[in-house]
Amino acid sequence: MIKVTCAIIIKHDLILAVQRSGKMKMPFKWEFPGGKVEEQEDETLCIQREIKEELNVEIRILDRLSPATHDYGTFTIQLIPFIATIISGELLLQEHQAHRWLTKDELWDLDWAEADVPVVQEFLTRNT
Ligand SMILES: Nc1nc2c([nH]c(=O)n2[C@H]2C[C@H](O)[C@@H](COP(=O)(O)OP(=O)(O)OP(=O)(O)O)O2)c(=O)[nH]1
Repeated sequence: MIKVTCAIIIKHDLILAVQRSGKMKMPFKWEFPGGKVEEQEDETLCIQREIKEELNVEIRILDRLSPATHDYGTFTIQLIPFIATIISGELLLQEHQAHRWLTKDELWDLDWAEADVPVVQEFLTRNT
């Protein structure tokens, strides 16, 4: 199983979502930024590293949601979600093709990667 961290980044009442590019696995799906946990790597250090690499910003972790396991058929991931805010840097997408800052009501408008569906659900349950 592949462990993947992701960050639900909040600015005021808006939530950041990023769209995978046409060249990536699961092209054009929306997800929370993040990536694979390296061997022996601490999960909170992983999410901070991945966000710096993908978005060029530093984050502060505020909270953690329940890990969500999803079987994509050819591989299974455990998605480990954090809630975070940006503390410094200017947002510059390094890998993704688009980003959106969404209200809670708009979250279901996106075509999410399947593993993210329970994460979005839990986030909304806790925040409505
Ligand atoms: N970062 C991130 N990845 C997610 C989410 N939901 C989800 O299914 N994934 C999947 C996509 C990838 O298969 C994997 C994360 O891998 P990655 O971001 O480090 O690398 P990648 O897309 O380049 O994948 P790969 O081609 O190297 O296998 O987890 C999510 O919300 N955030």
